Amino acid sequence: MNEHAQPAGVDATVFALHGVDVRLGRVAALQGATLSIAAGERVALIGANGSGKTTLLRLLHGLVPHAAGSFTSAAPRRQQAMLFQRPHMLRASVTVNVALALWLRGMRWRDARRAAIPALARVGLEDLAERNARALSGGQQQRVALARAWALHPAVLLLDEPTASLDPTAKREVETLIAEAAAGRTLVFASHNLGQVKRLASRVVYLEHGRVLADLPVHDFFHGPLPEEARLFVKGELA
Ligand SMILES: Nc1ncnc2c1ncn2[C@@H]1O[C@H](COP(=O)(O)OP(=O)(O)OP(=O)(O)O)[C@@H](O)[C@H]1O
Repeated sequence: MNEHAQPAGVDATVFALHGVDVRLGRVAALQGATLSIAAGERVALIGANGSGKTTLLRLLHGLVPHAAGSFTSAAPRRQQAMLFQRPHMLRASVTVNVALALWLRGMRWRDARRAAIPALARVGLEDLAERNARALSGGQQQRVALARAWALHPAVLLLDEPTASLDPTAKREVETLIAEAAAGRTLVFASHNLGQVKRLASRVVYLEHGRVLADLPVHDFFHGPLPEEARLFVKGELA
């Protein structure tokens, strides 16, 4: 049993949303969103630009409040790691960038630096440990971000289009690392890449104008009947 597994009979729900609205200024970024995510699921969020994917991830991470409905999380932010399309790197060495995340969670600096090394090795970056993180390529920076997430041993990984700005080779490499990092964890990720969704997800949530229009196991989403809007979206993305 992994460190986050639930004993039998215990409710393994990590996130539960019921009728949730999120407003960003005048925009209804999420409207009446209802879904629940169980421990160990790999959920892909898909939908057109502006459909609410990032907002949903930010809600799960505790970065935006909800204006209506109910939202409960069994994984506080310190049990989560979130990755963005373009990772934030400090003007410091790769090791320091990873160690800082651990130090911010309360680890002593010397221990944090030590713990950064195996995390960098997991993403194949041990040779670049002393390089300035800002001088790395996009794919390398995303690997540093994954090492940073890995080092935190999060129960939940939240990824916002983590490979969107990468070339095809880096995309596949980072995707492989994501699959490894997600093992035994709960994964929620936004993606415009339907191939990636098929490879990584166990379930697909389709959003349109802040509403959940489809929420299906990955096989059913790609092979079963869909609401018309979702069907047209998938057809358009694959065209
Ligand atoms: N800071 C903000 N202030 C006001 N409105 C915002 C803000 N951020 C996002 N929005 C709006 O909220 C809605 C949902 O945006 P969100 O970023 O969640 O969509 P998304 O599905 O992640 O889009 P994309 O695929 O382009 O990343 C959009 O209409 C967007 O314009």
